[in-house]
Amino acid sequence: MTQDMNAQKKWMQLPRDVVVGHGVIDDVKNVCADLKLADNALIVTGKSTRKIAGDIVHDSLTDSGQRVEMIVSEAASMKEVDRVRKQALESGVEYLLGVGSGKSIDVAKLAATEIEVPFISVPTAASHDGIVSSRASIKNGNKTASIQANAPMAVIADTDIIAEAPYRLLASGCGDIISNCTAVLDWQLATRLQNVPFSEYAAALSSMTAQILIDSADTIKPELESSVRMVVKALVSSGVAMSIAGSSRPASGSEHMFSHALDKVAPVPALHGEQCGVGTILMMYLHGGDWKSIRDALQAINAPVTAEELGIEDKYILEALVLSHTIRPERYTILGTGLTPDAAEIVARKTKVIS
Ligand SMILES: NC(=O)C1=CN([C@@H]2O[C@H](COP(=O)(O)OP(=O)(O)OC[C@H]3O[C@@H](n4cnc5c(N)ncnc54)[C@H](OP(=O)(O)O)[C@@H]3O)[C@@H](O)[C@H]2O)C=CC1
Ligand SMILES: O=C(CO)COP(=O)(O)O
Ligand SMILES: [Zn+2]
Repeated sequence: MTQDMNAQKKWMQLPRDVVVGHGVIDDVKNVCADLKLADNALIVTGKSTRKIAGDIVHDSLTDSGQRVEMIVSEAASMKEVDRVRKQALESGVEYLLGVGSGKSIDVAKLAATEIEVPFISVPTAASHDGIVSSRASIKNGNKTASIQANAPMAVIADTDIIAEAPYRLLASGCGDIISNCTAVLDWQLATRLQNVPFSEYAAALSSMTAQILIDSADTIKPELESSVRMVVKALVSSGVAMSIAGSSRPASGSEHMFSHALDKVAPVPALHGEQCGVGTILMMYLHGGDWKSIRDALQAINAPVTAEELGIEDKYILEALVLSHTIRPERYTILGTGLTPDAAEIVARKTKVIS
């Protein structure tokens, strides 16, 4: 048996149809026709997003002659995944749609993977790259796990709907993209120190995507469909980078570990991408890189750059920093064996995350 890396099997799962633009919610039925998904759908949607998009997709598919059921899910939990899976099996559904925010998409994505049916992602906000990726973040008890699932067969992102979503969600999506900068540095470091598998293509795509967004930061504005289009395309690119890598390495490093740590310690965490953005400032400082330009880009976008703007007390930022390296011990990053409390305070103060 050869040890040649090129001889190893690589299986990349990517969405087949990605439709982005004004009013494309009306194309859901056309995408289903393209994918030969002709009947028996189950829509997973959220409490607010049902009115914004869930009902539209329901009525449009029903009008085209399909049987369609809808389930409103309020949490991305294993209990909800089980509830959706049970209803899908009882009704013998042919495919699932996640119509809404990150929570609804993750629940539908994992339930579809478990019952081995196709899944279509219809995001109402561009808040993170989970709208495209093959990962689902699901709570089990008080632990959240990032679980490998099937990538969506299609992503349908209506820029009109997403532009109407609270701007905070779009700015959060930008933080998730900008975090690719430190994720790739961490990946390169781990490759040098621990010879972990590395993909030049995935890393280049991920870094380039973040850089394009940083260079265009001052064009990202509320209620502009052109801004939404740019962010959605970047989230798609990040998702593709993860698919090429076969892991979240190109888009998740030490800054994500910091965000996951904040989710554990902060009484009221901020949005995923908001926390990752602040994490990128901190981790870029640790890498000895240009953390100021990361901060400037986030500020231009109007994304949080301080503990206060995240709505999280300084003490939880410091606690999360010290805890971050324990989040995913198998993933080597700049955090190494961890920060001491005094080192954590220095990095947080020098980067002005705390004052
Ligand atoms: N799979 C992955 O790789 C990743 C998954 N995640 C997970 O995703 C979740 C976070 O997702 P995120 O989208 O940031 O936040 P949420 O899913 O928590 O959604 C935030 C809120 O925004 C609302 N909303 C969404 N779209 C609109 C709109 N167009 N107009 C008005 N309100 C809207 C939602 O309504 P409603 O109540 O209807 O949903 C919800 O109340 C977490 O569970 C996190 O763990 C995070 C990163 C990566
Ligand atoms: O959020 C992600 C990438 O942006 C997914 O990363 P995780 O593997 O840390 O859940
Ligand atoms: Zn992320």
